[in-house]
Amino acid sequence: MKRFTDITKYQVYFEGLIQEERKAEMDFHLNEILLLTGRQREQKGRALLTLSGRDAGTGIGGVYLVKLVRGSGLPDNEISNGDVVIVSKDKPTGKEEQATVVGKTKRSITIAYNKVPPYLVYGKNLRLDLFSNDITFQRMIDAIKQLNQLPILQEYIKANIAFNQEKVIDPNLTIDGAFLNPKQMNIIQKAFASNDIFLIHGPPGTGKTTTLSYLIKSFFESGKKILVTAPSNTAVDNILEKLQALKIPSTRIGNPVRMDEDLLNLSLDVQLQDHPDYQQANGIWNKIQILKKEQDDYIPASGQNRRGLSDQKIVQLASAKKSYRGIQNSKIRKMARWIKIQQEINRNYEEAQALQTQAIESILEKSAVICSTNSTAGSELLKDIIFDIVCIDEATQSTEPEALIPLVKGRKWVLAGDHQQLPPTVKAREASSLSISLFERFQQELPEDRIDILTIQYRMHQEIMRFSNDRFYQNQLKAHPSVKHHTLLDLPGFESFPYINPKIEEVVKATKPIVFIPCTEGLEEQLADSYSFFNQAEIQLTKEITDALLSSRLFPADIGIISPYDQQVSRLKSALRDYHIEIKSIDGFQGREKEVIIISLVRSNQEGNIGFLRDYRRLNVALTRAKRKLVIIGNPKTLESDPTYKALIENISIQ
Ligand SMILES: Nc1ncnc2c1ncn2[C@@H]1O[C@H](COP(=O)(O)OP(=O)(O)OP(=O)(O)O)[C@@H](O)[C@H]1O
Repeated sequence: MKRFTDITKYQVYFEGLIQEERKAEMDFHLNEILLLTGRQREQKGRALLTLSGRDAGTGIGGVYLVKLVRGSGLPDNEISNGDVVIVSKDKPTGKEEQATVVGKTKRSITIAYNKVPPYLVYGKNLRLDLFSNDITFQRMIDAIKQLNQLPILQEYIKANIAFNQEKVIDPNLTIDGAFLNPKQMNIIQKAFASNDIFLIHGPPGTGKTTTLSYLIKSFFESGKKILVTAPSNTAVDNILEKLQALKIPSTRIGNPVRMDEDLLNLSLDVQLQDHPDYQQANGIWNKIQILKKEQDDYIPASGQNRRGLSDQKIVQLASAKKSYRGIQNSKIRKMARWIKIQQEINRNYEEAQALQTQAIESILEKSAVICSTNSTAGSELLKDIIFDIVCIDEATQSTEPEALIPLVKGRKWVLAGDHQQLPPTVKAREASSLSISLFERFQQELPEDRIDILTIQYRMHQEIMRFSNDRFYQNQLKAHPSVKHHTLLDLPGFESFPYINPKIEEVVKATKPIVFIPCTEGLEEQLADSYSFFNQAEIQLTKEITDALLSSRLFPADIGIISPYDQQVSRLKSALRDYHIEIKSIDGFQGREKEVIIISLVRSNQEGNIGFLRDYRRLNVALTRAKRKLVIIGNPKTLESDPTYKALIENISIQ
């Protein structure tokens, strides 16, 4: 980890890494554009097809605006304001002029060009491609700059721990913690008492998110304003669900399309619908639509029509019933009427905008707790809000500059995470040091009184936890008595039925909480246009084990199937199409749990090449999702070339 004594050097260093990552992101999109069809990329939310473009005038700073419309409406997509996009007629080459998204509606997207736009953008049947999710990069750079106003945070980044002071636990602090264990209570007390930073290290299933939510409750009850963030929408929803259960009034900001449906009532968008100012603004928007229709009966005062005449002059000529430079008076009058309506539209537009802003501000001002992803914390909506406390969950999955986006908005900070689980995703090889999170920097540099670890886990049978505990947590983890020996047999209705294949029957038998199933007959395969792998024999085996588990009366919702490879995940999904079982990548399963987890490891080759399975943090996440039974499928001959996998397989077979 690189250390800094000068914050300017820190800023320059991270800005450089962000630029590398930005470049890699563009390469990623270009690669995907080459690999996938337009339709496939549209399904991923990174392209929009069959658009028609038209001139939308100029915008702030003289940029050229183009509005791209699809009458039938745009599909769900991940393109947002501030993103860099390219427009093409067929498949883009990457050499197209880049534009920035400045506005989006259900049917249109408006983009801004710095130069005169290429002529083709005014045509039909256009394709728009996301080229870089630039907004997050810009927010990171802004956050790094804002560090200048936060001397305390600077000192911590420099590991200048002169700020270390004895903390006094508030004797009046009451925590509604009948549910919590003493360690969780103690962590809440310490984090509450901290003047600046506190880190909660939460190994799998130890109640990191639970503890954080009770801490937020204590802050809320003491009248503080709190920003709660996490790197992904799923992780934000995860903590929001807990805050809701604790009846802490919270507002979720972000795109409702990416939120959990059950939590939508907490979103800013839904809360706005009930706000009187917003309703009034909606009435005005409707009026604007009517005015626009009325305008269609007259002649637009466009550059070509007005021939250099000002609005004022056109109105004057109209009332004086005069023609001018060959423009007949009837035409001048129609333009004057058009201008009058336009002026009314503008007045209404401003009024509606002001009411809408007022409504948003009043909701955000009243909300004690605001939740968003790290990136959205940098949005305009929160521009003028300073929070007493910023809490980041899953902080070890955020790059350092990404974590700074929410942190610079607060004056006291709590970060929860586990550096032994998945690190932040970094695309550029040159920016690989971004994969060390700010949590890790603080964990290494801060005095001990700023960090504590949760050690009792409430998820796994003790045998499921054993390997991870030994490898990654120095055997500090303890299984709570309520889960230590729990098995499938304790689940109501479960009965391990005889199964046609005795080997599979042995697997399903509830007595063994963790089993490794060798699958040597299958070979890993790869499609020509993909970097991902799949293994047909493992898919077959997974299906058979799932059938056996279901015939033992386990519910589909109790089973999770995970694999490190996207190709395997999508093939498993189609092989088990009607099973209603959650099938995800390991990365997609971080933070989740199921009674039974089946892992398909896929790799099977003569060379003993295990690719990115070698990232043991990914293995750790995979191994720690199951509560009562973990089934691992893999080719031991390939896997055992790696000492950690070898130890894992041996460890399971002696249990
Ligand atoms: N003190 C407690 N008593 C009983 N159950 C608890 C306690 N604390 C947490 N739990 C339960 O343990 C499970 C895991 O909790 P939580 O999701 O907060 O853990 P986590 O550390 O965030 O997990 P992950 O490894 O997925 O990040 C949940 O079902 C939660 O209700």
